[in-house]
Amino acid sequence: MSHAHPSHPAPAHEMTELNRESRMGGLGTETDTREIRRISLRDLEHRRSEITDQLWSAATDIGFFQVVDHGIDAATLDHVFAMSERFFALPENVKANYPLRPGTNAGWEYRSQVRPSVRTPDQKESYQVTLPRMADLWPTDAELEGFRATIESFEARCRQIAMDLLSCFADRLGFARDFFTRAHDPSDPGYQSTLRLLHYYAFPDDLLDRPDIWRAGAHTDFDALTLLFQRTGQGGLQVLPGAEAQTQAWTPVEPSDDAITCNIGDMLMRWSDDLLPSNFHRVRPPRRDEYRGPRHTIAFFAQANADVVIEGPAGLHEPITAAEYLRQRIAANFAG
Ligand SMILES: O=C(O)CCC(=O)C(=O)O
Ligand SMILES: [Fe+2]
Repeated sequence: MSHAHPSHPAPAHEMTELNRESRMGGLGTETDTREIRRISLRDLEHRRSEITDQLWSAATDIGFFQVVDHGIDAATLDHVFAMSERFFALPENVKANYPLRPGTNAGWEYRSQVRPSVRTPDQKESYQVTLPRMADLWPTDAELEGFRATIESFEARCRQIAMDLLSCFADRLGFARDFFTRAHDPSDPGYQSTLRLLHYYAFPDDLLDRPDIWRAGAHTDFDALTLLFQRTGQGGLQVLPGAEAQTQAWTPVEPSDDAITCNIGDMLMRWSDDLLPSNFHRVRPPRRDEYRGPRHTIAFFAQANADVVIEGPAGLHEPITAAEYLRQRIAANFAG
């Protein structure tokens, strides 16, 4: 697998991250000893310092946490997930009109994401929305009434929550409170945050018990911060803190309709001089005796605008633009 364009060899830090991923195949065990904390965002403006303490503690501890009382109501989430299901239920020849353009994080793909950790395609299809790159990629209202409006408004809600969380991290890192908000300005043509609808296929008998087949192979996210919406009963996400990678003891993240599961990505890890760790996670296949129907999730990836230079307060890592950083990571993750 090529890691980067041949004329631009990946710099040393990048190779380290890719090497880290390519060592993470395997099975491991499940453990309940780590706690995925649930943090209420209710009344953030008045409880900012208390919430910031809780976020910082959970983020520096295992890099994964859940937020509740985030302000998106159940009816909205039901509607967005219903739209997502309807999109994936469109005929294949319709979805094929809106293909993922390589390297863009925009459009529809199926079974094309090959993680360096497992080297087989994730058993899923996805539709990615990166606002400035969506020309010709929205299904028409005749094909799917209201889809674009629903998804655009949900993207904005997700972005707001992500920016609220990042503003708390900015306080702790010594950046201005609106530092990350400015770095993810959607009115800039270089905006590259992505909303991703995910459909993991119903799991067929013949793929059960195969150690090389995953719904999503082990990886760290390459963004700054990820918000993940899951549905009650559609589990499978497992987390492994990097500092404990040797144990291969993975913690399951219990899905629930009301919580947003959040994790730190590699971009924020760099930006925080490694204070905030990105962590491995993966989506395991169902077991023979478990629910094996389709699994739907939605992820929002906060990824700083293309021209933004990622540079931590202590300058631990070489400065790199967000565009270059993402280019390298995407090149290593998609087949073809
Ligand atoms: O769908 C999930 O539960 C996790 C998805 C994920 O980790 C990703 O798309 O980066
Ligand atoms: Fe992920």
